[in-house]
Amino acid sequence: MPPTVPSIDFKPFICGSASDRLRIASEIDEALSSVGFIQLHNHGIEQHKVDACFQWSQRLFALSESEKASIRPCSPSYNHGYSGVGDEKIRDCICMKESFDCGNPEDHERHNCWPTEDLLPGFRHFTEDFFQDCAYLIHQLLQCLSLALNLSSKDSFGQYHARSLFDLSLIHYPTISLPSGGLIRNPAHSDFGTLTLLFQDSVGGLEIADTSSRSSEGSAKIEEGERFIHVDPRPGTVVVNVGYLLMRWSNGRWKDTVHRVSEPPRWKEQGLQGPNCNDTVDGNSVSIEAVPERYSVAYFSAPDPATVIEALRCCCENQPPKWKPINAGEYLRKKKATIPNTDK
Ligand SMILES: O=C(O)CCC(=O)C(=O)O
Ligand SMILES: [Fe+2]
Repeated sequence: MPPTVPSIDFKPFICGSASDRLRIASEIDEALSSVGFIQLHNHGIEQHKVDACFQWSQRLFALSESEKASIRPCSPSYNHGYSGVGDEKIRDCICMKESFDCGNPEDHERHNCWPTEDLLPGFRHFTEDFFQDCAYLIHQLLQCLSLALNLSSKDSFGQYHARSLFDLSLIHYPTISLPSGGLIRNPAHSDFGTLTLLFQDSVGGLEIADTSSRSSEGSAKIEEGERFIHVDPRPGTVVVNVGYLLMRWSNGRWKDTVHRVSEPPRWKEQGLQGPNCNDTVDGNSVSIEAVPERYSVAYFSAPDPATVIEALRCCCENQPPKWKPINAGEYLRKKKATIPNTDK
C-alpha cells in the first residue's frame, strides 16, 4: 500500500498535559520514521498570518521585471533575495519557479535583500515577523523530537539551533500553457537541513516518493522509475518534512524523503488520457487548459554551523552508525554554494 502523509493535530503538544505531549511526540516519531512527511494542523501560526503571507507573495511577484531585478542577491555568495524562473537547477533540470529568500533578521552576518519601502511598504516588517513565527514552530517541533528520543536538555535538538539560522522562501510557479503530461515544476530532491515547513495554496502538485516501491533502503537517493504520491493541499495545515542532516543525525531513523512539484492531478490526468496540445482532432488543433500558477512558502531549518552531526547514541542501539560525523556549517556552505545548479 502506498503511504499517505499522516495528519497530526499539534494542539495537544502545545497546550496539553505531559502525557499528551508524549503521545504527539511518539505519533510524529512514527510518521517521520515511515513517511518522512506529516501534515500538521493546529500548529499555532494563526491562519490570518499565513493568508497574509500568500497575499504579500502575490504582490511581490507581481512587481515588474526591473523592480524584481533590484532585489536580486546583493552578492553572488548570498542566496538571499529574488531569483527568477530558470535561475535554479537541480541536476541540470530547471526549476520553473521564481522565489524570494530571506534569513534570520537578527543574524548580522548574512544580509537580506529587501525591496525598498516605496516599492512594497510593509513587506519587510511583515516578513520579518512571519520568519520569527516559523522559527518558534520549528523550536517546538525540535522539542517534540527531543522528547520522542528522550534526549536530556543538554543534548536536545534545540540547543543546536540556538541561532535559528533558517531560511524563508516565498515561491511562485507561474502558469504554464504547454502540453500537459510530465510537467515538472520543481525536480525531485530532498532538503538539506533539519526540518522544513511548507505552506501550499490550493492548486496542488507537491508529490513525495513512494518509499514502499523502493528497491533500496534509505530514502534520499532518487531512483529511476520512482513512483510519486500527491500530497493533497489541506487548508489550515503545514507540511513538515525531514532534511538530510536530521536523517543522518537520527542514523536514518527519520526519512529525508525525496519530493518534487509536478502538475496538479487534474492536469496530469488530462496529459495521460487526453490529447496533447500539439494534436489535432478532425483537423482542428486542440487547446488544453493552462496549468494554473501556484504559490508556496517554504521554511528551511538547519543546525548552527559549529554543530557536528554524528548519529545519536539512542539511534544506534540496533545498528551501528551508518555515516561518519560531519560539520553542519561546512556541509551547508558547500551545498548552498552549488545553487543555482544543485544536486540537493
Ligand atoms: O513548492 C513546493 O511545494 C515545494 C518546494 C520544495 O520542496 C523546496 O523548495 O525545497
Ligand atoms: Fe524541498
